[in-house]
Amino acid sequence: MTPMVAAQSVGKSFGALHVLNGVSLEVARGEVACLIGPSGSGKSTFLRCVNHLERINSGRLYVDGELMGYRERGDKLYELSPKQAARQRRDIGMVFQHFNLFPHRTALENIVEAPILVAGKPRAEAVEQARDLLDQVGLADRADHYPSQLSGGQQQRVAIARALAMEPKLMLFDEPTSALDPELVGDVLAVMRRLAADGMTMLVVTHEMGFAREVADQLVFMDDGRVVERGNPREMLANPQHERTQAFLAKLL
Ligand SMILES: Nc1ncnc2c1ncn2[C@@H]1O[C@H](COP(=O)(O)OP(=O)(O)OP(=O)(O)O)[C@@H](O)[C@H]1O
Repeated sequence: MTPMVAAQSVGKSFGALHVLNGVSLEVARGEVACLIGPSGSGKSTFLRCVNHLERINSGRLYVDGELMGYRERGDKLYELSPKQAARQRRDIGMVFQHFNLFPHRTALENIVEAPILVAGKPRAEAVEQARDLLDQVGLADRADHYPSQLSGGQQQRVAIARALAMEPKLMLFDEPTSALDPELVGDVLAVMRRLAADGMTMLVVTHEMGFAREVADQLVFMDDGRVVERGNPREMLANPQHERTQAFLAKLL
């Protein structure tokens, strides 16, 4: 079956800085993959390439069998129009470290915005769906609260609900709990666990090794813009094969 994400020797530079040096990995449908690695190893950049927020310089990146951002003809690539690229991105939800909610809109209004304006959903339907999503993330009673009235963890759960409102086939999480007070991390991870159990395909950059061990189907260790090692999280954490993975995990655990 076509993998949900297939990266083939993906390269990305910012000027002279080579951030991704040939990243290859696959995430199967329904799989949860956790991406770990030292600061600056290119994890966030890779996620941003997956949904084409960044343009790759070499290699190929497919989501659900579609080349992201380009059309392939023979061995030549032609860039998609902004409208075509936006259409591809609609199927991919992204959750950032800093939740970036609209500050002057309530939780509910944050969630219904894209379904109404981007997907053209009737308002009543979007509101009903948003209430359902708020219920799923444990915030049914916070629909009319503004972001400033919510804790960081609650804001992040609204951000997850907002991404889910577009009915994505893939969810990308970029250190979703790193900006949270420790006591709020568990609630966000619980929502992510439930999503995983429901079969959502997820690519998660995280330092939460407990989550990676228990929830991930695949652990990917990146260093220096490359995938150094990937595999079953329990096996990899217990017995990392590569020296650089060993050194990284020794510092972390
Ligand atoms: N838009 C940009 N322009 C220039 N350099 C960038 C840009 N985005 C990222 N970089 C650089 O790319 C490198 C990799 O950054 P990236 O954020 O992908 O790493 P990371 O592994 O996610 O690190 P962290 O764990 O600290 O978030 C860093 O040196 C960063 O400064």
